[in-house]
Amino acid sequence: MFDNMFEKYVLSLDLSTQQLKLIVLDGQLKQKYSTKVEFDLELPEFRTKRGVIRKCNDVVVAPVLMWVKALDLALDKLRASGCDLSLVAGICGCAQQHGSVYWKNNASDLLSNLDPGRFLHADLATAFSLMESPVWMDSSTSLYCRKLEDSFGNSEKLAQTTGSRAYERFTASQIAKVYDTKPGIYQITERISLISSFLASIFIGGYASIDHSDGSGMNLLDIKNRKWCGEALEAVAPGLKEKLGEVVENLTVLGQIAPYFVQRYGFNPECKVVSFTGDNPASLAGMNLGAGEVAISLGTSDTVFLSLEEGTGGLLGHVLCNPVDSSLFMGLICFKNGSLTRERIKNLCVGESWDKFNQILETTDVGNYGYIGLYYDLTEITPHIQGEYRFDPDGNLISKFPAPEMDVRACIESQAIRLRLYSERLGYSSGHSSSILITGGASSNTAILQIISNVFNAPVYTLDLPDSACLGAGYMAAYALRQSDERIPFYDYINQISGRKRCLLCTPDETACKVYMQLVSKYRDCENKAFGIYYSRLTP
Ligand SMILES: Nc1ncnc2c1ncn2[C@@H]1O[C@H](COP(=O)(O)OP(=O)(O)O)[C@@H](O)[C@H]1O
Ligand SMILES: O=C(CO)[C@@H](O)[C@H](O)COP(=O)(O)O
Repeated sequence: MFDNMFEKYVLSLDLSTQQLKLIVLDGQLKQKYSTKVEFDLELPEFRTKRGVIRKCNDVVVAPVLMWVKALDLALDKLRASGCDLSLVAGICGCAQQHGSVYWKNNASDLLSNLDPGRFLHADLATAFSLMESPVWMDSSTSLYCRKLEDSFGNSEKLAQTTGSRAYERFTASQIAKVYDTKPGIYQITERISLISSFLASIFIGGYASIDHSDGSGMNLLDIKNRKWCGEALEAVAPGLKEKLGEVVENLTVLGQIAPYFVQRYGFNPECKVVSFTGDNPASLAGMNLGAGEVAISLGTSDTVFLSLEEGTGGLLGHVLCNPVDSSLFMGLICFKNGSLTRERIKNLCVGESWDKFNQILETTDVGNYGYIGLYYDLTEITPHIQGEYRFDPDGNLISKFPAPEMDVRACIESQAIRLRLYSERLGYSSGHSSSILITGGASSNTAILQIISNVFNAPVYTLDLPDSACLGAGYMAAYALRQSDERIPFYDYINQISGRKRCLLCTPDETACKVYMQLVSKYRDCENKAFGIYYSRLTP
């Protein structure tokens, strides 16, 4: 047991798409403090919309200095809330996956000489060779995906090695695009971080290594030997290995916190920084998924993930290195059109109120009279198409539904069915032991969760604490700093200390389940039709 943990805290961070969240957990891993910085509202000078800047041709970026400034703000808020940061024994964090940060030559000197009399954003204003980082919502790199797959012979071989076929949002193709279109930037870049390791770098005052789990979401890491794949590195850009640095095992203590934080915020100089990771791996760490269970994150992205015994990448979804057990893997599939699409349909049909949105869900018929709607505001990851597609009960494409509010139910039902369809392809099977652990901003909406429960024919639970990603990062810090000698498994250790509880939110309605059983195959047909329509419109 981490016996002196009971006087000490851990600090965890989640740098997600729309905000930076910080929580402080006590020795029993109970939340003592929390704060957050919402990028659009609190840092309007960066002019982001939901934390990103969308440009033409599927380019989506985020200002790296916005993230730095958010950290300045969040730490000041945390200190102002009365948190004694000298009690923080360890720090771990997570961040939106796949995005990349480009440190300019000699930025390591800036990192190691941060001035406690100045804001981080002032000290690091000239640290970056690329001021707008590509993020996971970008899908402008299809050309580089094809090149990467061709270098392996085909997409299957790339998937078998790196856990995924080439994906537009994955870091390999993003770096390849920078090297190809901005060679001067690549030339003056001495380090390339993921967003998670970029955040860790600031806390250690030097370049932090990329961890195995977030690193396996890049198309660059061999997920079996957990080393950079030379073939992939060479296919992307010259000298890339030097710019990435070595990878590090998850749950590794990277070092002590930089003096900047001791002098400016009163952190304990003995405070340890533990390797950061991706938000979805951290979420998995935050939830102790049992056999037959699947986690769903309803955040900016809708993401399904589960723990896997075997790790063989395929053409659908992703296999990542497991963040808390190096003998296991993690299956994941992500949908870009999640919360922001739900918000758009809400605003279009009922305005700002989620209550009105939910009222429609609760007063309209299960199955929407057989009408199906597919809403791909952004070019979707799977399937790789964009646009809106509505189908009547006979599967014919129509331009609108008989009643506009039918879009509300159609959006939620199609998103829920998509989650189930693809979860099953990841290895989930709905049966008597199946259940869903839900997280993410939309997990507070029980009207949406009831539809998910009915589509999956499974109960929906949540953790007794919000923000599973932030929570998981805190658990990772506590585990990495445990004083116990025995190799106690991660979840046993966490359960021992925290006595975590789950809250049952919804149970499936038998009648509704039967309706959705009929709709799953119909949804699949409509998705295939939408795919055909999209590409027929592309060809002259
Ligand atoms: N009551 C609600 N019903 C549905 N969605 C909600 C509700 N409250 C918040 N959300 C959604 O949660 C999203 C933010 O989720 P969150 O997981 O915090 O985002 P991220 O981690 O991707 O930055 C918002 O875009 C919002 O649409
Ligand atoms: O691309 C993925 C996972 O592959 C996304 O899940 C990002 O990691 C963003 O996460 P959220 O901001 O939606 O939590």
